[in-house]
Amino acid sequence: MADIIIKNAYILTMDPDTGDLKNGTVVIEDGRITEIGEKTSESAETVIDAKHSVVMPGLVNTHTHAAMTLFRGYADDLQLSDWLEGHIWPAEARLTAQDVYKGSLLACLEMIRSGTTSFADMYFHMDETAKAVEASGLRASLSHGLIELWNEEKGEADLKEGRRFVRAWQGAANGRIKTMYGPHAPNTCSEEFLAKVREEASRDGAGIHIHVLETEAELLAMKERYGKCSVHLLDDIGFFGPDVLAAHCVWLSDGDIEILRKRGVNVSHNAISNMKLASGIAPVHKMLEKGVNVSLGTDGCASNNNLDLFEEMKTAALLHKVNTFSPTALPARQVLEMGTVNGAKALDPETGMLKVGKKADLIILDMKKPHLTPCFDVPSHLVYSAKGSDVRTTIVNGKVLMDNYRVLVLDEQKVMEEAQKAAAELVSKVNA
Ligand SMILES: C[C@H]1O[C@@H](n2cnc3c(N)ncnc32)[C@H](O)[C@@H]1O
Ligand SMILES: [Zn+2]
Repeated sequence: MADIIIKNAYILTMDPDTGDLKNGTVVIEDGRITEIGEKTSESAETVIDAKHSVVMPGLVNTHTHAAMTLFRGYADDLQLSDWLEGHIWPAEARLTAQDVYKGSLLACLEMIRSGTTSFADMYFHMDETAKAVEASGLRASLSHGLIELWNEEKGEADLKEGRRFVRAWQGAANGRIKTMYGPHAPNTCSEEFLAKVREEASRDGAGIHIHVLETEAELLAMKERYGKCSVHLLDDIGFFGPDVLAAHCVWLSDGDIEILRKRGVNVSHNAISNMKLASGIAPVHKMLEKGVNVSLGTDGCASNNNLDLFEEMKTAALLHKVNTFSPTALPARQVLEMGTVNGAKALDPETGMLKVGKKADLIILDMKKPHLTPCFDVPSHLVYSAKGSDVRTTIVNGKVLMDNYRVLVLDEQKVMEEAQKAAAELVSKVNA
């Protein structure tokens, strides 16, 4: 007997071998997809009738700072350096472990509600984010943020904590948690420190999550300090590989794109954050054309200000159309690939596609809504018309986290109240 059967659904598999099924059935057993087809002879404990619904792989958020939900709307409309150094970092200096737990739990709740099934995070007090992931049932690749700032002592302490975290949580929560090293950026960590992090990550078999060329200020600072940009510096110290996740990558030259392609680096594109902080426009169409693996991230809630990847998909599509003056750039299916398959390639290739043998991370969207009527083309609706709030069911690793808009794994009211209280206390401490 199977665990879950989803029937009568439009199945957007994202599997190029099979294509979509207009009216099909998905069978889930022991956390994996065991059957996809028109019908099944199996029976299951849970049978979900997905009439008027779309089943698709859960969305993958490849760059966020989950606990920053506490700073949602806290310091808007500021220059990035002023925003980060003048507002966010002073507030983060007051963050307690409990705050991070409450903020991360709120993020998990928001992700479950908006159809994100896994995410990559770089932050502090990461044991707490890991506990929130464990409790919420989501999948995540987590890293402790290392901000050395040319201070050897701080670098040592950060690296020690990063290493402890990597080893403590690798493979935890039934394999739903992976760990990475999280050096913040090439303009906040020294060359020697970055090289040391690379070495540690290779030794531990852990990936690396880093911000790269988010701003022109970073590009100029790197040229001044090293006579070359971040991508060339990182390449020269042997930093890059397919286990590296590089967030933003806005200020790239064509040569940089070639390096990222050659090294198999995974890029996380954060369209909304880059637009809100006016960081610039990442050359996503060029990267995709050249074969770089580009996925989508929201960044933290202080620069977005939510975790809805459906918004991110639409924004990315629109941004690159207007940027290239070409409405054919980033068509809907390609954007869906970025939100699912490409993100999965960066975090866990056994997810991101509805295919027999893959882990069962999937979502069901309710298509019987005014803004989704009529429906000529499902991918078009998912990118241009749907919202995270159209997700009615979220399943991760074969477990139902939200069933028909009801979140089963968290006490929603309590999560919101606790986060609200923690945020208010934090801001009053910062202002005192
Ligand atoms: C892990 C660290 O990264 C910071 N952080 C959050 N958003 C951004 C961004 N867009 N660019 C650089 N750093 C950021 C967090 O505030 C934390 O200090
Ligand atoms: Zn970030």
